[in-house]
Amino acid sequence: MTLFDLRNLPYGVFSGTDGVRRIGVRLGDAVLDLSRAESAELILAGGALRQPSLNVLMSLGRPQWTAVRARVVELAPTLPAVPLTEVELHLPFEVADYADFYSSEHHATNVSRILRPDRPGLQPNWRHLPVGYHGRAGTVVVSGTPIGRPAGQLGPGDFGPTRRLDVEAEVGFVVGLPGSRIRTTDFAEHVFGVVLVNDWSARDIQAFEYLPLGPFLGKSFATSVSPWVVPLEALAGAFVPAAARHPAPAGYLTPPGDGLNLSLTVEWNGTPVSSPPFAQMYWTPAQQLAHLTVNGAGVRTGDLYASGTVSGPARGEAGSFLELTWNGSEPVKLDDGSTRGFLLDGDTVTISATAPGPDGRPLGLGAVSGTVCR
Ligand SMILES: O=C(O)/C=C/C(=O)CC(=O)CC(=O)O
Ligand SMILES: [Ca+2]
Ligand SMILES: [Mg+2]
Repeated sequence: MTLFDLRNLPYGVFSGTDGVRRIGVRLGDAVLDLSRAESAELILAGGALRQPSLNVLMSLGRPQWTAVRARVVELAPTLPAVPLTEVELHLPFEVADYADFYSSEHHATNVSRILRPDRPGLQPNWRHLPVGYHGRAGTVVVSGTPIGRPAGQLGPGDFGPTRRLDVEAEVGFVVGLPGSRIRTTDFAEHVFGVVLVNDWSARDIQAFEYLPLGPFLGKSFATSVSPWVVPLEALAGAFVPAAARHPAPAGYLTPPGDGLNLSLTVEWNGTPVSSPPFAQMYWTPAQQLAHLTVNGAGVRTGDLYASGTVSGPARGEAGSFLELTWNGSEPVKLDDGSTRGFLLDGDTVTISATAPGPDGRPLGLGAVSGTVCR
């Protein structure tokens, strides 16, 4: 059994030698072609599987997602399997809107200590609502896309390529069914599945620009996502009860919904440097979705919201290099003997994750990877 056996079956979009984008699911080290399966009338999904992205399938809603998945499980052993080595993987869904939260207490506390040493600690609103910002949907890219080093104002009179290029290891939630004022109890009706996210961040650009409106050019140049969208059903064994919170959250943020027990790994040029624990996030994905829509703003099919940087209490659990190297002051040593504070051109970062499967044995969320170029 592998991390990608029948318990998992994440959805993606691939192309082979003809260059045509097709929907498939990953099984082991191969992709099963659902587009061909629907053309052969083995699965009936109203044409949703014969699309170049997952959006139509995602718009159908939970009962259809369950029916399609059940049929895929049933057919999987008989479907044609294309080796992953023979396909190119694409952005699996068209990103509608993108929002990014800030829901790790350890990350928020660390960043505050580093960026605001005069008044360190959580902002007064932090335990009352899931703080977030709206990001740039058009610059969300699939894993493997090269990441150009952004330039910008690094300080007064100082323009140039960022000298503090960083990563943020996050978990992303992909909205299928549109809605507004979504209750925490309706999370699974609206969210189709989960991806891994790297919210690349230029810390010097960010530190100079962010007051008073928050992140802008320091984070809008690229956000990478993993190619496989893991359906919520596959993660049934990973949901864990959310811990009690003080003060008690506002009514629309209760019941809190579940946390998710995902174990992330961050590798820097192949050296594992950190293991961020997602189960320790303060705000749950259900609370984030309720907050995102509580003002009446709708979410659409293809909306992506990211958890915020996943950092645990230990240094080796940091989801950003800002924290891991404490703003570059405590460099980490890589396996090739070199040391790093922030990213150098040519560096590759890979974020991967596993979750307990329905039977307790781990299954994979795949990986999101990117290499920095000039
Ligand atoms: O505290 C700040 O000023 C900013 C922090 C971030 O960069 C966080 C951000 O993008 C949200 C997150 O990923 O947790
Ligand atoms: Ca972020
Ligand atoms: Mg970003």
